Amino acid sequence: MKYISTRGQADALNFDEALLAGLARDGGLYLPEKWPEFSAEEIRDMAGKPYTEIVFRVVKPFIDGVIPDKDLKEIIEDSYAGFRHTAIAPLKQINGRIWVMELFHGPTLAFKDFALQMLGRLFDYILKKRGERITIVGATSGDTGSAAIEACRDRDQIDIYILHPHGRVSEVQRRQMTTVTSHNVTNIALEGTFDDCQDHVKAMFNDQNFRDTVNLSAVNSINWARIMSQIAYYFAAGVALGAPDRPIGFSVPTGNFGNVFAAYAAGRMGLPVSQLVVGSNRNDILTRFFETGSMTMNPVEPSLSPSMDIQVSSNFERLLFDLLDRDGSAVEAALNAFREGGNFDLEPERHQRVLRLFDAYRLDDEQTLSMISDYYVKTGELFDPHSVIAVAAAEAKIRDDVPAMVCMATAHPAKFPDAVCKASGVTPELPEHMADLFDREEKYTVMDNDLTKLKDLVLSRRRNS
Ligand SMILES: Cc1ncc(COP(=O)(O)O)c(C=O)c1O
Ligand SMILES: N[C@@H](CCOP(=O)(O)O)C(=O)O
Repeated sequence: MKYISTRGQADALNFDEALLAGLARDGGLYLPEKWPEFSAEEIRDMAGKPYTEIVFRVVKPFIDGVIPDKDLKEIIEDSYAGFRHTAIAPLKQINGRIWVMELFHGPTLAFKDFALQMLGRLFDYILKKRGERITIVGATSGDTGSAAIEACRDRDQIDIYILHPHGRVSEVQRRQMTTVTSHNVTNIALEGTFDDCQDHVKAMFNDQNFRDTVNLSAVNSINWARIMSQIAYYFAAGVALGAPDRPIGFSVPTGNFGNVFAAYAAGRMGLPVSQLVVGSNRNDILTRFFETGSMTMNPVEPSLSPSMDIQVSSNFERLLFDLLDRDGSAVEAALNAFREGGNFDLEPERHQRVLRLFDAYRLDDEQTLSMISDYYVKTGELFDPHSVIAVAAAEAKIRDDVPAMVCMATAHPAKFPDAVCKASGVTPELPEHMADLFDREEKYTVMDNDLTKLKDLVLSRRRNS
């Protein structure tokens, strides 16, 4: 299996090379050159298997022998051993055709753990084999940061820098990152938005000299291995609800488009995915895109679902690559138009094509609070402000011919206690391993929104290490 760039100009890489490269050298994102496909029989045979076995079957074709099966199985078992629920990703029916898949039972209470627990171990395995070290600079709107730190802390081959937008993540999210004092972890609160953080990360990758000097790698979902690991839970949900003999829809609270892209990938691999609902908050660029075919940038506004306060969704590029018939120069032209003029339009025929699968829905803060409250009263389920957007979007948009829709519950309500308490009157408790989070000492650097200063910091730490 080779990985190719969405911009069409970078060399095709093997799995281990794509894992370490993160962003392609032409600024694009890696994708498998061909989607591996499972037959109906192979999908049927996943039903009833342990979660880790489903992960193994889903990721094996992507890894394509780079890691021997025995070692890969060990990596997978180890990655999910610390999850607090025996099912790892439990499914709950909340009404006739709607289910919720809880993706927040990992160590940092968000769906990011599914991919990052694997990613940390994959880095470790490949780096030891190659005798290399890497520097990771990651951007977070709240959840990737702690999951990446948890996965990479104390690893000898990795130095990790995490940028979060200063004052724009919840206090629990910030403390989950800034109370980790491992020698290889640096937290930076940037005076800017998540989009600024993500732009700086991409700019560091696009500075070939800097990238090579520090041996830069990525924990964000620009890294293909992140998406690969997330595809597994869509298969797990699908087969639990009757796939391949019954079509399935998914409703996904969306920011950087990585999670919903993993659902799309599952569809390309043979899972009968018949509808994908993209949920957004008031930062609704994606919802507006699906409604109109036009992607138009607005300023980012803080919301009650801060992890989705994003306007430039990096993984949208992967979908665009398929929509533009895998033409790298067309992708580049569209994205340049968007970055330079704040807008690009999809041709009507392609827009209609995308609407065969995708729908989108937005909730503002007031609706988010009222939905958390409604579901709590009606069902006893306490949703966080991101997950509730998926559930409300599913209820609003499920098509008549979709027999089962699974909403991705992406974070534990205790990560957002203020919003959840305001909506429901209940303050959700942090699990035991985080009970003293507010007593732990924090360590982070507040920094201007300045790429040069950031690069200097990374370079100076490297020289001092
Ligand atoms: C809790 C939560 N829900 C939803 C999202 C959006 O997911 P994605 O960026 O994969 O679209 C994020 C951030 O990624 C998140 O942290
Ligand atoms: N919502 C994310 C933003 C980064 O997304 P990623 O999936 O590309 O890592 C976060 O919580 O940090």
